[in-house]
Amino acid sequence: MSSQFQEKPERRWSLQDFEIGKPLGKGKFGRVYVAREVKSKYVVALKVIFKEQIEKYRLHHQLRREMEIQASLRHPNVLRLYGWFHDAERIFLILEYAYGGELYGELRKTGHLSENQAATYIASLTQALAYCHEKHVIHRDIKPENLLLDHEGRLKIADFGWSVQSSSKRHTMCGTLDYLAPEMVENKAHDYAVDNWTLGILCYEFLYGAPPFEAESQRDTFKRIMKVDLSFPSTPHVSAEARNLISLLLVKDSSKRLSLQKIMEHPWIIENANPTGTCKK
Ligand SMILES: Nc1ncnc2c1ncn2[C@@H]1O[C@H](COP(=O)(O)OP(=O)(O)OP(=O)(O)O)[C@@H](O)[C@H]1O
Repeated sequence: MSSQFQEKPERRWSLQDFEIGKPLGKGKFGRVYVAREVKSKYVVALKVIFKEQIEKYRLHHQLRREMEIQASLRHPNVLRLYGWFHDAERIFLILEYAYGGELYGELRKTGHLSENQAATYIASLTQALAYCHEKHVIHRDIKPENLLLDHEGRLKIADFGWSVQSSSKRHTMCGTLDYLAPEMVENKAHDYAVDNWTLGILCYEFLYGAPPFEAESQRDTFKRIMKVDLSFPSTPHVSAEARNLISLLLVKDSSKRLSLQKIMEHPWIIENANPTGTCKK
């Protein structure tokens, strides 16, 4: 039995190569199942997308882009896309299996994470984003639902639906409001620094259990983002170092946000993040 998925670029996969197991979840465009490649016995997640849905919403270009970007990335904190194949009705994505499921589930279960857990996830995300940025990929849709955990609790960025591969500034309005940087809310040109802002939002949400600019309406969230209306509740208790890192990331002027390298050098990360990236509760 091989411990690695047998990748052959010339290989054409088909449904016969896999034994399908239990469903893992349901997305907007299809379902995800745990599956095992027959020859190697390697366990993967098989994402099934109905062509009809993709055609209805004219998303084939976006899906193709998502698949090509994700397949080209190799990082321990980026979910691997090993390959894809299709039949008459469906497209199948062969994905790395994230046994631990969504980080979102973890957050909702416990309310908020410990400083060690939060710092470990932020460090993993920072390293994955540094790698993506080097490859000219801006994710733009990083939120807890798009973060999965493997069997050792290692964070994996999934879902490159809104990512963009470009070294130039971008103008599209996209993403979820709570995680959006001011320059994106305003629909201004934006660059890699949008992901640094999102790291600040996530760090806050990991530690306090809710994103910092949450409001009753989208309009109010919008206003709070634009004002950088940031406050730190007295409970749960969060260390001054963690609050300092959040304040250095949630900065309106994107050029003044802490760089990814400086995040890794921040005392809170140095003191709290597990260098192996694994996280057991
Ligand atoms: N590689 C994976 N390993 C383990 N579980 C997965 C994996 N991919 C997806 N899942 C689970 O299946 C669920 C559905 O995934 P899917 O990506 O289709 O949904 P989604 O995140 O809502 O995406 P979309 O918005 O593109 O429909 C996820 O919420 C997750 O719990």
